[in-house]
Amino acid sequence: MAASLPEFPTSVKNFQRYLQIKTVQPTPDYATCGQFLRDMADELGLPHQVYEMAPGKPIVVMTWEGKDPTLPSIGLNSHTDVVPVYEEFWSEDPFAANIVQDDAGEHRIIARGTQDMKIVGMCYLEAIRELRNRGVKQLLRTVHVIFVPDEEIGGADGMQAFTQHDSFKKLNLGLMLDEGLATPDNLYKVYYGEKAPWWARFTAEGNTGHGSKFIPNTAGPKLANVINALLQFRGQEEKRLIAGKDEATGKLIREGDVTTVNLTMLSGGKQHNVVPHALEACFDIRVSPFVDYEKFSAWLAELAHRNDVTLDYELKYTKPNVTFLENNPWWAAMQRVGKRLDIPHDADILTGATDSRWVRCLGIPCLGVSPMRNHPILLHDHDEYVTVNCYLEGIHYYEHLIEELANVG
Ligand SMILES: CSCC[C@H](NC(C)=O)C(=O)O
Ligand SMILES: [Zn+2]
Ligand SMILES: [Zn+2]
Repeated sequence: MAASLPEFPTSVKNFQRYLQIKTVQPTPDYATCGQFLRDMADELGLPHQVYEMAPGKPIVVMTWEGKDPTLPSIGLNSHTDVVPVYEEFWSEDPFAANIVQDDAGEHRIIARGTQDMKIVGMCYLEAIRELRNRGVKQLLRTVHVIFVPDEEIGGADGMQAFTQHDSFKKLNLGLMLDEGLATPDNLYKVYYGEKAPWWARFTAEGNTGHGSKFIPNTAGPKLANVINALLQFRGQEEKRLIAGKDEATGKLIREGDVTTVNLTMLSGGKQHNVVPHALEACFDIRVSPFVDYEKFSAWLAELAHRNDVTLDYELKYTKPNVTFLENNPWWAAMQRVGKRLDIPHDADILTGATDSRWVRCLGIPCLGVSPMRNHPILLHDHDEYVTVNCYLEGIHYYEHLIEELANVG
């Protein structure tokens, strides 16, 4: 028989309520979500604004005005949408937010979006509640809690559009916090930059004919050359990462220093015995932010040209996407909080792309952190969960972090 569960605090119940709203792509229930967030803002006594860059896709901004509202503000960003599920592979209903005790006695909240990234949005709000409950009426800087739609599908109707809007400029952000990742280690990872997603499509064309003949100049060998070259480059990058050191310079190599390449789609052809007119290969390439984009782009173009293959991009991000940490007062404030709470902080580059890219390219510093240590990385995976203790620690963390950041003079 399952052990009976204890009574959890209201903050946990609020998190469960948020998880139960099916903001799942491709048809997220943004109406219910927007109402839930407006109700939370009212409960917390935070004035709020709702913006729509596209009909039915609310951006909710809650504001805690600072003592000096002329100073650049602190943005606490999270996205409200979540990715689809393979329900048959889940041990619990992914939208019930059930709490289940594991073998170690930890209570797991199991739901889509627990890690990515409803935990973060709810921790921001519950931390502000704690701060106010403990009598903190105002911090030095204004704090904006920002909830955006559609991050999981690229953010065109969410953060990307919002950053072009006057109401975003008026937020006057000096720093934006955004998502990071869980870590299996006993630390928090802070992401100060991201790799650039380049989604490349190579199309080879050639002669057609009977599948039993030696037909010259066909699409297959041309595309094979391109695939082989890219997979060879992939192998070299993987080797550099495994070695952990640059052979020539001796410099340490970490995840953010290498470019990943994956062949993600292959298509073409009509029938087994018809040599195809065209074949297509799609690659998801994540370019290290420390690579010379122009040089790398030229190499890809030359590879295509040399093999008589056309190259086009579904996505090619080339804007700046790094927040440098040297002499960075925000990073210093985060490290102080890490020390105070005895939670080591490790800076890294994120392999995936988040909404931070739309903000960093405006010159606004962004740091990504999701307060989940000693947890497997389960974003976009089956049985995504966080433990109740992890969530409560997250609230405590932001209680300290928001205060520290918003009081940076
Ligand atoms: C470029 S839109 C897709 C965004 C997605 N972000 C994450 C964090 O997984 C990705 O990197 O594939
Ligand atoms: Zn996310
Ligand atoms: Zn995601």
